[in-house]
Amino acid sequence: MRFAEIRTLLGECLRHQPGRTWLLLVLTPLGAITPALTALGLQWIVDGALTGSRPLIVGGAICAATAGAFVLAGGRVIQVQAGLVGSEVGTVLDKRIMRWCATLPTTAHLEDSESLRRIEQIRGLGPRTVTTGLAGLSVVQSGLWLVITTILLARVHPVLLALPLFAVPSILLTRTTSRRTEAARAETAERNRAEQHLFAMVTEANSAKELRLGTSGAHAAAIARRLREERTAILWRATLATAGLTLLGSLVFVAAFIGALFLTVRLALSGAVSPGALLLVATLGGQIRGQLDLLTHALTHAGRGLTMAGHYLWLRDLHRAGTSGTLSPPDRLRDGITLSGVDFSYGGPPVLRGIDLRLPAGATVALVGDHGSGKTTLVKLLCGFHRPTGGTVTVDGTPLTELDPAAWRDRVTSAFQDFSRFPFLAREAVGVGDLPRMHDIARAAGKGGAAGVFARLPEGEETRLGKALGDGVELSGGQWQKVALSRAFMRSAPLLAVLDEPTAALDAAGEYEVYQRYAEAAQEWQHATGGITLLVSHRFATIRMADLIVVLDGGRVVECGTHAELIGLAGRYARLYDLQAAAYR
Ligand SMILES: Nc1ncnc2c1ncn2[C@@H]1O[C@H](COP(=O)(O)OP(=O)(O)OP(=O)(O)O)[C@@H](O)[C@H]1O
Repeated sequence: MRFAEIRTLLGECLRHQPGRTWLLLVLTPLGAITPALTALGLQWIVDGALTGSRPLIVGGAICAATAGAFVLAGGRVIQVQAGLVGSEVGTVLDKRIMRWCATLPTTAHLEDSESLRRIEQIRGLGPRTVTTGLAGLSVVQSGLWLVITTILLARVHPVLLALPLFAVPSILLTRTTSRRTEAARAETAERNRAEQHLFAMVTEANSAKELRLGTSGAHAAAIARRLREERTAILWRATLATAGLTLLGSLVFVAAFIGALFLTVRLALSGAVSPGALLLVATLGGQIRGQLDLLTHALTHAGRGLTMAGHYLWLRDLHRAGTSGTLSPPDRLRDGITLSGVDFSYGGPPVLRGIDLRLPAGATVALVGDHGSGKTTLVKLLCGFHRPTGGTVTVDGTPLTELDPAAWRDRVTSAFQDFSRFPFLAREAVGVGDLPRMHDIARAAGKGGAAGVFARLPEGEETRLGKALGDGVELSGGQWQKVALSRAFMRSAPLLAVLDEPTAALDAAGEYEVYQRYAEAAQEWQHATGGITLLVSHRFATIRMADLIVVLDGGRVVECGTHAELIGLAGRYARLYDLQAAAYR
């Protein structure tokens, strides 16, 4: 039993929709009485008619009518109220899921397929989580109905007590099929996500050029087709297995029902029971099949809802665990950031191995290395997006894991090579770099180059960018990059400023300008906070300006020093530098 999930869902419903939830808690069990009331009513009417007893006829009619009225009105009320509770409470859950996903201190959950699978199963599905979870009430209803039915049947003959027992195989098999269906869904989730991604790729403007000029469109379509075929085959196999098991369970019960009717007919013929009892057994027995369908359906639904609630709790726990650090970062760096024996892997082979490095307060540090040598990964660890799998990162001696992640992120500014193209108003696309200082974007836009972009927009900084949230103005790659760089200038007193190849889309003059501005900003940060500026670049004209150059190879630090020291070493850095210098000669 998933008590934690049930408690969470019920608790949220009672907290946010108490009236409706209590109504459901009362009405749903009442629904369990109605089928039995109908059967009992019919028995009394028949027996009353045969014996000429008016009270029996009237009592039976009242029972049947009351049950009918409840089925007509109560069922509808339950359905509507459950929908409303699902929608209201589900919206609350959705907001939390979005907030937790956006504020999780690390981004590891977005780069791990198991976590992505879980998130996909609840993303935007809060209402469905609640309504399917509420199907648990229908399980209670059907269970109660089964108890009442058993008692009524036992009154006809004790042997009939066993009739509902023949439903047990069906229920057990349904649980198996429910698990089988869930497993098939889980198995296909990854393929589904990949297919959606390919679909988005083919239909989005960004990738349209490459898709049309090359053969990647056909390739993407072929992969999507293969994924769809594999997904369909897995789901089809699960559906067939489910149908077969369900049929088997039903056959067991149908055989028992025929036996029960045969027994009751014999009892009625011998006068041991009234003819109305035959109607009662026929009605209740006939309903057992339908009620079992409802029960199995409710079990499947509730199981799915509770699985989704389980994912919700997993995300909540992940969020809670991630926010364990509580210390505030220092106002000013005195010593710097130190990495001791840092290892990291994304789940596969190690990507960083035994990194020992000291980034002194106030320094401009350049990370150099071949593609895939681990530069961006190291940056992600310093930003706190991932945690090392071994070793520690300390900030002025305090482990990064002990700092409040949100407070640390507030003191980090970054511009990445894969920067985001936020489809907001132009001023917002810069201002979100530091929301509380949204009013003060002019300085950042000036430094990052966005001011020049804004000047050419039809409505200046009030222009909507991109097409995703409306009919905005599409920018060139370089213009988007200037907006991203300006966003990075929004923080006024960072302890760590990261520039991970953010100038790739700019021309040489543009890049020179940006680094000049960054150099000025780095000087300011150095004086104000002892902040460290970390550059990742392949351009040695930029790298050589750094106070400290760190050369990475295969996830290890192979050289470390100033430009002059590393050239003097005549090692890897010197070779790379010569290669690039020769290309410019
Ligand atoms: N999300 C991820 N999941 C698994 N492996 C990853 C992930 N991101 C990077 N890697 C792997 O980690 C290694 C280091 O990648 P990283 O992006 O840190 O290199 P880099 O030095 O910044 O490269 P580049 O100069 O091309 O940007 C690569 O082998 C890459 O395949």
